[in-house]
Amino acid sequence: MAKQEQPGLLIVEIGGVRGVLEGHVELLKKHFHLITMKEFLKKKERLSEKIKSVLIYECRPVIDRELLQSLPHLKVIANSGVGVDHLDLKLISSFGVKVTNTPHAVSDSTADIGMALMLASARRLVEGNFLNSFHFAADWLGDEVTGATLGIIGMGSIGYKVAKRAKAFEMKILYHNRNQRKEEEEQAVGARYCEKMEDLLQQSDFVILVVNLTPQTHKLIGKRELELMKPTATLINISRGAVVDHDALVEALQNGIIKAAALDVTNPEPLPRDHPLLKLKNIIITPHIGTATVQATRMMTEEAVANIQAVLNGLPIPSEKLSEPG
Ligand SMILES: O=C(O)C(=O)CO
Repeated sequence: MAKQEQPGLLIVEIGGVRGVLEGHVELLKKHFHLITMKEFLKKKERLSEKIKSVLIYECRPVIDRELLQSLPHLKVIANSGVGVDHLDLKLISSFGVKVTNTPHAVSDSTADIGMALMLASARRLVEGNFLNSFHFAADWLGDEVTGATLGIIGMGSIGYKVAKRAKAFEMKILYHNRNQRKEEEEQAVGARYCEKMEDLLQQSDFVILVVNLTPQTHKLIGKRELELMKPTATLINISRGAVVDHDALVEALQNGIIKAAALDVTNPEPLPRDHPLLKLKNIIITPHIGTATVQATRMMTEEAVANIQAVLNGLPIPSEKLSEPG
């Protein structure tokens, strides 16, 4: 197929294609004529007819009515990443446009970050980094992850991968899902279902958040929930910052309501420099790097391409995100 005839793919990414990882541009160019947001805005009249798909590349842009109205032939918005909380699914579907994401590509790398945060926090790795001298164990006591109880809130594909890793650490695994009990996963990793999230919070040494951000999970963890946790427990968040009430978390960490927190996500990202969370010692905050591996980013691009091609060719879509009814 001549390049000019390839469907136009609008790349929405901070920095245009320069921000897309090296090697991925070539992969995308094999299938699509790439158009950056900057180019699009300059030659909107001419380009808008050509664009059939949009690829959102590791950023949180607003896809609004105006953009949707300017793309009459748009068929699909492919999100590279699993969370689509930055997209208005109802608005997009009202334009007859499909939304896809990449749940398979991200699950291992994000589960790894969850385990890394748990281990780093439990064994005080960040505090100890570069303190390359002999210290008495008594000054550096941490907690063992092995044998501890892990509470997973959100047993989706990432939550399950966390559970598999936790099993290898001989952890006791509890989980809570709002809608669905996962009996197969329970058996595979020996996890126990807590119908009430409160029970999980009260019993866990580590609580890890792996839910999607929705109106129901916004500030799911607030003052009350933190107060239910053990004073020796650690909260780990690899989902979205807004799932945790940050004011309540500051208070809980300052007053020994919980022992520590380890966050890969905050609200907003980044936090303002003077945010009280950044001043605490019993917290680790990483810059939303759940999917930042060579392998995951490559797979995200491949999964997004497969999704777009399925939509354009009228085939079953590997990972479609439907808007909730109502
Ligand atoms: O996959 C996602 O939703 C992410 O958070 C990517 O970092």
